[in-house]
Amino acid sequence: MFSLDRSTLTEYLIEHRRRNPEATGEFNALILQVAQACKAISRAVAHGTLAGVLGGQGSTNVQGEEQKKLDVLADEIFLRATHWGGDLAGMVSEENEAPIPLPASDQRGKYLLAFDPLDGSSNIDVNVAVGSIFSILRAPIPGADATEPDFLQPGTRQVAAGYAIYGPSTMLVLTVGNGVAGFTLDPIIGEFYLTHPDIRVPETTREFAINASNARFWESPVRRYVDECLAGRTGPRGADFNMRWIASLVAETHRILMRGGVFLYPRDRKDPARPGRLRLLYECNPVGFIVEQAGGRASTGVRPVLEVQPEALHQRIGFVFGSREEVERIERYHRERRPDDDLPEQPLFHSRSLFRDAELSQ
Ligand SMILES: O=P(O)(O)OC[C@H]1O[C@](O)(COP(=O)(O)O)[C@@H](O)[C@@H]1O
Ligand SMILES: [Mg+2]
Ligand SMILES: [Mg+2]
Repeated sequence: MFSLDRSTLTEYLIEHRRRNPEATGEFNALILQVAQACKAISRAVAHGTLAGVLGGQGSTNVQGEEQKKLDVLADEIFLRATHWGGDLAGMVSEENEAPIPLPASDQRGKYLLAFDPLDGSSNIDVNVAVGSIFSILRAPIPGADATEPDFLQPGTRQVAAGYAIYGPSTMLVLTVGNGVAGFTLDPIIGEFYLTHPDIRVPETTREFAINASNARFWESPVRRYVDECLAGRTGPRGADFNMRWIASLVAETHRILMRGGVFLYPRDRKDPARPGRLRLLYECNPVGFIVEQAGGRASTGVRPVLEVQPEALHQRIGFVFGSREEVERIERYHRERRPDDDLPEQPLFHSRSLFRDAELSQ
């Protein structure tokens, strides 16, 4: 019915290829394989208990996090949908410590895929939106097996990034470096249709998202920003703010793309071994690329997240993104921070400690 009036994802990609006459079609094939994986995961998510896919797997992943059955299934689906196509030189997933070996017999392609097969896992069992996130880079040596250092490229080098959100409807949101487009899945026909051709993040907002249970670990610029929002109309911002926290990065990203807002999972003092909660390669970089392509801003709080040189596959980092004006304000608060604002009584975080020097430069 209505969907036949719209372009499909395949048609959108063919159009993209027309604008790049040197393209071989490998890139389009890879995106369509990823989209196929997202359709399969969407189906599993939608069937929930009926498909026996809810609940814990009884294992932990490389990050020491409890794996849900759907984490493991979604990882397997992503792998099967993409690894045999010959378009990849390597792939990295949240659920696997090292790059995933590609099948021995297959040729190697020119792209690298980094993905979070199921994001927002803590929401699966309570039937709240979850998603998948992916980032595509060029392999430094096309045609050969990629090794870990090959994936450690700043987000500015991404050639494409996207996410699927499994909510009341399933959507695929994609950037190939030319703006952001959103596709809605017709679950009966099994096709993604272009429903949101040019997504733009509104520049201003009165809505913020942060996990306030971490408030006691926040650094002073973040406390300042949140305090000012909470002070409302009579505070320094002169306006009332709304707050949201879904605990699903994909769902928060989607809300911000649709109606504006700002998201913070900042670097904090909860665990010095974990500078931030979210992972750079397959959470912050793809979301950052999408948000910037939609006219928003993505930052560590101090500098553009896409400019950070990754040091490890599963590296975590502070992440702030959304409506440009708010993110710039948070960056300004970081610049205005006085060196002794943050817990001088804790030596590890003192202004002259190694940790603190590293923090100020990031
Ligand atoms: O539980 P917290 O600390 O609020 O963290 C929520 C964050 O963790 C995540 O769920 C991490 O993703 P995974 O589910 O892929 O591990 C993000 O989606 C979300 O923003
Ligand atoms: Mg995640
Ligand atoms: Mg995940």
